[in-house]
Amino acid sequence: MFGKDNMQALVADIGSYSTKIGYAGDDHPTAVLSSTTAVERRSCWSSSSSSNFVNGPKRDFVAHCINYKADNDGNYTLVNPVDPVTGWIFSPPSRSISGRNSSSSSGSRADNTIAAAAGSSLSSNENSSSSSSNNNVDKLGDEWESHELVSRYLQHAFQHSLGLGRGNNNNNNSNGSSILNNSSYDIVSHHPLLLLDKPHTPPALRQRLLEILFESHNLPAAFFLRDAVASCYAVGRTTATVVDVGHSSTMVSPVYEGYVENRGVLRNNACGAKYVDERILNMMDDIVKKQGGRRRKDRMRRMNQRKLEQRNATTASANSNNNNASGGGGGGENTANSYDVNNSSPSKQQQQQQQQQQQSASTTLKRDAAGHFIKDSSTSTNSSSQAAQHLAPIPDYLMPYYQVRRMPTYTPRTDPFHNWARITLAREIKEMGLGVAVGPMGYVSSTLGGGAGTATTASAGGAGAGGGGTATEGGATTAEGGNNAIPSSIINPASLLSNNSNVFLTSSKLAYTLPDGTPVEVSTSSRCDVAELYFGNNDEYNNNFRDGIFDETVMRMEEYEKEMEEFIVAGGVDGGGGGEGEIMSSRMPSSSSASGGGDAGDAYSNTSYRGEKSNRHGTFGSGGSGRRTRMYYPPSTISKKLYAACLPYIRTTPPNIHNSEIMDGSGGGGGATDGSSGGMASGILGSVNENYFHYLTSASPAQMVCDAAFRCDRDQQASLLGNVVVCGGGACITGVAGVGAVGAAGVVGGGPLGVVGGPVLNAGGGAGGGVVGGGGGAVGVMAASLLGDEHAFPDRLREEIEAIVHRHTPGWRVKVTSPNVSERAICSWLGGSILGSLSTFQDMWISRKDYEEYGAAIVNRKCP
Ligand SMILES: Nc1ncnc2c1ncn2[C@@H]1O[C@H](COP(=O)(O)OP(=O)(O)OP(=O)(O)O)[C@@H](O)[C@H]1O
Repeated sequence: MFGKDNMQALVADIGSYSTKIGYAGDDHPTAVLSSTTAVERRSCWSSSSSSNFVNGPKRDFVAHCINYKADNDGNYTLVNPVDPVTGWIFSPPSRSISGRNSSSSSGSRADNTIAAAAGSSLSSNENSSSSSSNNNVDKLGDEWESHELVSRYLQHAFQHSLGLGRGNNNNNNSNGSSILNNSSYDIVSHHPLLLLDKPHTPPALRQRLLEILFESHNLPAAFFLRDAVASCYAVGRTTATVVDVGHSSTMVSPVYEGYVENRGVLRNNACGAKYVDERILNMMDDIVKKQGGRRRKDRMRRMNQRKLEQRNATTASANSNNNNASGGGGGGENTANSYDVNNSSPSKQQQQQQQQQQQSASTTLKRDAAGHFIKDSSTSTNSSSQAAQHLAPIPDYLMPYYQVRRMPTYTPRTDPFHNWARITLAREIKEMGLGVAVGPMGYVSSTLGGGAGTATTASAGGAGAGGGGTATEGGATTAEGGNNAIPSSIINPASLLSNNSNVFLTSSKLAYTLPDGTPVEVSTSSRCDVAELYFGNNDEYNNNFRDGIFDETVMRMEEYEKEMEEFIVAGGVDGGGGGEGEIMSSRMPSSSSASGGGDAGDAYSNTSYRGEKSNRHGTFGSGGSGRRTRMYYPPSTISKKLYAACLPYIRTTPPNIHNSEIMDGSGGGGGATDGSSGGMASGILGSVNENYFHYLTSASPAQMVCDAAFRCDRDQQASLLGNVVVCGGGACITGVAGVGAVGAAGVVGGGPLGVVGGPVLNAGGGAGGGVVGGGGGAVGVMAASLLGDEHAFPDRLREEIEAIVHRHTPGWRVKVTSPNVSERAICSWLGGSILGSLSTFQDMWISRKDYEEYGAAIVNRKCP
């Protein structure tokens, strides 16, 4: 069943959110690790260092999740091996162009500060440097260059998650040496590795990754598989348009007969699940704010009340003892009599107070018309201990800010832990299935934006564009306002007519309780607003949001490019005609020679990073004019050169400008989608235009699918649109059954579960029938809200794609498939698992012998 010599392959999928790893042939990865982890900051490093880590990673995960604020926690910084802008397993160079100084400052760095920390429980073994040297001066920034991070993640997974190599590794790490270089680390010789990578990963980067696998992990064989192809395999196809809704982006890749069509690959950084997290947080914040939260003075009053309660209870028990004593052996009745007889006024008062306190303590909070919390004794509970718990003060140090800072201003707490707590809460809400909902085409924004008759189309079967939502800042902002919040200026009479019958606006609100006990009620429309990030084709808010993120992404790419320009200038001066200059010229401007068209069609097929790596710790350019003697080749410089080598792959020739105006004339036609035809030297200084980053887009996923298919050949388009595969964790959000379901429930009048359970979209009968259509309707609405419909996402996507495609070619068949929710997030891993378990896999992989014979460039030939 397994490969050569019964070697069971390992399959690894490194994502920006999680790393999945396991054995080929299994139906689930053995381990799913968080890709974000914390590393200890090396404060003693000199400021001249160029490592990303020294200055704190600028493009880390949390900064992208929390309002783009830098996030660090004293000695620790969060890192991620996947660059969120490009999606590559790679970190672009640091903004500080000081690589040339690295070697001189390196000696002062203390190795004992390298220890990795926290996150995915990196062991002490992993804290070691990857260098084989046992002193602490030559590790430098190696450890936290992003590709080294990959190495560490893999090592951690091999060793701790898969349990490989245990018992054989007697490296106590006390001297900082690495197990990566320990030849007795026995996992490596037994398991080939199948690594999943993104369809737009440039060849230069793949070469570097392959080099890491063989050099650092001593693997017997390796294979790179595009994750889109793997997703196709997972659903039993070789041709499909794969929509991968990931954490940092949505990628659409057309796969035709097992090969990715590069020209159709699209990436939208705005449609990542992390932005859903943000939206959920915004929604919750707004709701809590609108509800008024619990004011600090309320809490103080409750605390005082509790103190009074305790004091009174103590006094009451003392009195009771006295009464018992005075009653002698008269029993309970006598006691009561004596109490009455004595009629002691303090005791009576006590009793009344006690009753009052009990009553007040057992009250629960309700909101008044203005949304503020009020006490309502009608819903009292009997348990005073429960009430006491309810009134317990909230620990300020643990809760996200909206749970602790209940001031009207709601000053956000920015410390990392709170940020993290907030993200975690949002993610829980999202992944629970009840937090975010995908509505059908009849979706109506909670703000009832001026979409053209969206509510009407809902009941009519979704013929129109979905989503009214010209929502103001955050569809959720005015989410709870319901009909009252609609500005009269944007009311569309058509939608207003059907408001009363639209499930999104009229269904019951779902009650949540935040960790501190604050009740929050979220309407269906607010929940759906959140998911409209993926679908809001025609509404201004979502379009603007996606455009904003697109601009930001382009801006970041330009920043990268600027860094590269500076580096090239600096490197040219520095390198002169010497060693570094030679290496640079072989990596960067030489790409223009691609016009010659090597047999692999790859500008970098003749440039292996093996040679470079072997030079890193050696002396080169030891003499001669213009040469510098360097004992160490700074990793940051390698990072920059690698990035420079990758740049052509993210560029394209604008269709309306002649090549020679931008390129140096060496570039091939305008395609340049694989980067092989782009000139580097002059291209890097070229002006930016909308086609500059050919795979980046701000379109919605449905539009991306159409664009991707239409970028391919005409005879491919039908099969690409007829086979759309949805995968990725972001696509796991569940939906509510739509208007049709509610209508049906209303009609059936009592059979709620069966009707509502299925994805009854556009089933008609929505208008009037459902929402409050008798008891059955009401139950139906409630059940619809509570039951997650796991096919809502692919169904909604199909509706959206059809709405676009049928505008031009009515009747064109669009089919969207997706694995079950339990397999959707690991879909690409599953495909890798299937391929890795085939007996033919051994003919595909790159063996160590191949690598040694042909160099790392072989990856671009053997792994298309
Ligand atoms: N059941 C679920 N419901 C909603 N969201 C989910 C669910 N399960 C996972 N997610 C979300 O999916 C995202 C992770 O998806 P996935 O594992 O595909 O990302 P990734 O592959 O690591 O990222 P990328 O593809 O961007 O590199 C996370 O934001 C997670 O919260």
